[in-house]
Amino acid sequence: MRRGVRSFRQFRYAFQRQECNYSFSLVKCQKVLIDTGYRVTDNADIDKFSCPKFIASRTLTTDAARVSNGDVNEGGPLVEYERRIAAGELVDGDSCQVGTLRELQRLYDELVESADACKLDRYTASDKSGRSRWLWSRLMPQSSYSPIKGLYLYGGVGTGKTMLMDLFFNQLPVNWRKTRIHFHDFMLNVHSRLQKHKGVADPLEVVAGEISDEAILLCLDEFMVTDVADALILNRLFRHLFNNGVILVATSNRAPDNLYERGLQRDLFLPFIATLKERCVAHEIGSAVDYRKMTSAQHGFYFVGKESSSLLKQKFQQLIGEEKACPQEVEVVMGRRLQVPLGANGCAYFPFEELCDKPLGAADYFGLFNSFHTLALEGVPIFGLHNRTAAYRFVTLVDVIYENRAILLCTAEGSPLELFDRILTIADAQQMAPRTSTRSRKNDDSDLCVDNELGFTKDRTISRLTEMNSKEYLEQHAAMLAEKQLSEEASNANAVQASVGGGSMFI
Ligand SMILES: Nc1ncnc2c1ncn2[C@@H]1O[C@H](COP(=O)(O)OP(=O)(O)OP(=O)(O)O)[C@@H](O)[C@H]1O
Repeated sequence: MRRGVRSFRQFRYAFQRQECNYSFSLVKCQKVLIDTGYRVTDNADIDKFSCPKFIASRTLTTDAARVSNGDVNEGGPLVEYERRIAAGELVDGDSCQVGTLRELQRLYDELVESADACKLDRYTASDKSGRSRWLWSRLMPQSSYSPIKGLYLYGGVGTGKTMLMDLFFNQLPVNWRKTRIHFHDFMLNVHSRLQKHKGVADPLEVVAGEISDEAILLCLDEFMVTDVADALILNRLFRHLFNNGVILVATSNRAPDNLYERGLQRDLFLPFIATLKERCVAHEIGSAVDYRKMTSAQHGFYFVGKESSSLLKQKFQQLIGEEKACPQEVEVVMGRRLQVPLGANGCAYFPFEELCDKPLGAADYFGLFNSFHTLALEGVPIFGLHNRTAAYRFVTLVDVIYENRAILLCTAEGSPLELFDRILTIADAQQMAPRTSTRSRKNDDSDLCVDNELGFTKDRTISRLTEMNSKEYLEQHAAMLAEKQLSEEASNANAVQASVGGGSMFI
């Protein structure tokens, strides 16, 4: 039986821990109320909960906050998928999506069934911190593998892996120890925690302890390993995580056996693949449908040709309105800062070389989109052997933009497809060999780049660049901006309230 929260104090705790970024968005508030088991009888309840003054005033007593058992999302991801199709929010997916949903439903049922054994409930779980857990494990070594296997979903671009994983994740109670995070973001977080525990004998074990204290169910979007530093720690990190009972759900474009293919020191990475296969069911979505291609009409944010630079500048000017663009600086991680050549009104302007031809990475890009919601990027080149590293950075940049539902305006030397025309997987290159003579006329063969990792990920980038110009994506961007603004207004109101009241907002 799933538990609802037992008191208003717990509700606020759940709210604070789970939804702090969105504390006062009505939609999120309603979701927290429902997920934590409050019976919402009256819209006024929601208004009360979502009002910062109310939260601060502590007038609601525990008795007044009705608690139910909270078995709301009865049915799980399959039922929710059908509901969304019936509501016209999704198109009736191919059989491969339904097959994948069955796997997610299996996991959902097992998790609900074994929630107590897996210590999923935040309130019944151990309160040992990462470091004390580590000390404890020195004294009492023990392994507590979860009885439940996770799920590693892989397959082609735009086939709905992320959408399905999110649907599954959102069906699970909010008071569970669960996290959904992009893989890049997760690894950045791991590295910054490692930095913090530098002097400890086995910092990875402490970091794994901290992560598993926060989340037993770990959902990682776009699992992909391109960095040798990540490759070398993943096996030990995940051994510790699995040892602490963590259940992994991941999406990826690569089958487990193809992860970090041809990477440096790959032999040291191979044990991770074995661990992953042992602790997760690997399921290939098997669909060839790219749902991004179903999005509606293109909007004019992607300009082809060098002469379009003036169009880009015009568009940028329109977006910043009356504000004057000037050089800015944003904080990235661990005190690092990124110089923004021009920025105003949430929009940043970069020449391609400044962002993708310098030693920058996912951390810098995440930092940038903490402060900006729109990027104007001038001069994206055709990629090939000569600028392979820049191509990797551009792929990462597009992933971060997409993850943040930000807007990309750019000028480029070709359409998204043409940009990556010279990047090939080994299989592409083999198929192409007999046709070399015709191809060489069209492309400069000396610039062909045979790189399996890039050859696979380019499809995702092309698909995303296309979707990022669609009406649906722009609507999602607008909704995200509105939600962020609401949440900022609410936390400003909170700050004022706190300074007036002089007390803590949450017990
Ligand atoms: N059945 C569906 N009906 C409508 N839209 C869908 C459906 N399935 C997926 N989509 C939409 O298609 C787009 C791509 O889906 P999603 O990002 O989940 O694919 P993916 O497999 O994770 O892609 P990638 O490998 O590039 O990350 C999203 O906007 C998603 O909402």
